[in-house]
Amino acid sequence: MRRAIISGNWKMNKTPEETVAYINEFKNNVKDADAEVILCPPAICLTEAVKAAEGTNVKIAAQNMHYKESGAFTGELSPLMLKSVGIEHVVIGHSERRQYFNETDETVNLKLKAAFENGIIPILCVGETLEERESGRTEAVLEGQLKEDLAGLTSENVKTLVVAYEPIWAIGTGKTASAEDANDTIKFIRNKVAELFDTESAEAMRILYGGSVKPNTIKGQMEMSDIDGGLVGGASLKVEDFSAIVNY
Ligand SMILES: O=C[C@H](O)COP(=O)(O)O
Repeated sequence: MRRAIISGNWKMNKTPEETVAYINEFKNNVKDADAEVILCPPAICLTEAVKAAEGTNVKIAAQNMHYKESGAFTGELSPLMLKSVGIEHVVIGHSERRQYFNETDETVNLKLKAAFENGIIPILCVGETLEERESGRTEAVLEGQLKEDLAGLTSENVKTLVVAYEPIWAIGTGKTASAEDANDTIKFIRNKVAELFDTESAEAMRILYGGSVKPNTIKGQMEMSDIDGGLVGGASLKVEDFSAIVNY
């Protein structure tokens, strides 16, 4: 039985002060949640966030990291740096990073390997654009991403990996894939990973849905057989909304 994960990705929102105020209220609302609860604040808030969440069931994740341990990479953070402040999860390959910051399947693959080498659990984002969907290429696009992103990982890696299926056309648009459609695509992802690795690992891997998840959509999504949780953007910015999602 896979344990659900509800993760909030704040993207480029909230200061360290706002982060601490949020966590101080949020931690009490979600203390009895069945799901694993993860918050992904901006990098500058991570240290304060880890401190504010200490001793609670709220885990703090980074939104990105570099694949090298150190070096001349201005503006970047390394896996070692994240580890040193108590980070256990990192989002890798979010579509906004692929679209605006030249993230490629090759760099995603290097980052996944670096995360596992450093004992950080990656949350790998995959998904298709509207144009790819409308031209019937969703499965081909996902298959290509999975093959390249997961190349060289081990079955043990895959068991702990978290994948977030985020159709790009559903991110921040208020359009969600229907729960049934998202579930079918997530099943496709699981089957593909079983082909690339093995069934046992694919069955253990958690696959989340992301794209305009709201308090009124989460229940239907979580009733699906293969949706193991949500990666929530906009609706994770308000304590009340995200608490309702976590406590679906
Ligand atoms: O990482 C989160 C996703 O991009 C979803 O964002 P959204 O819930 O605002 O659509």
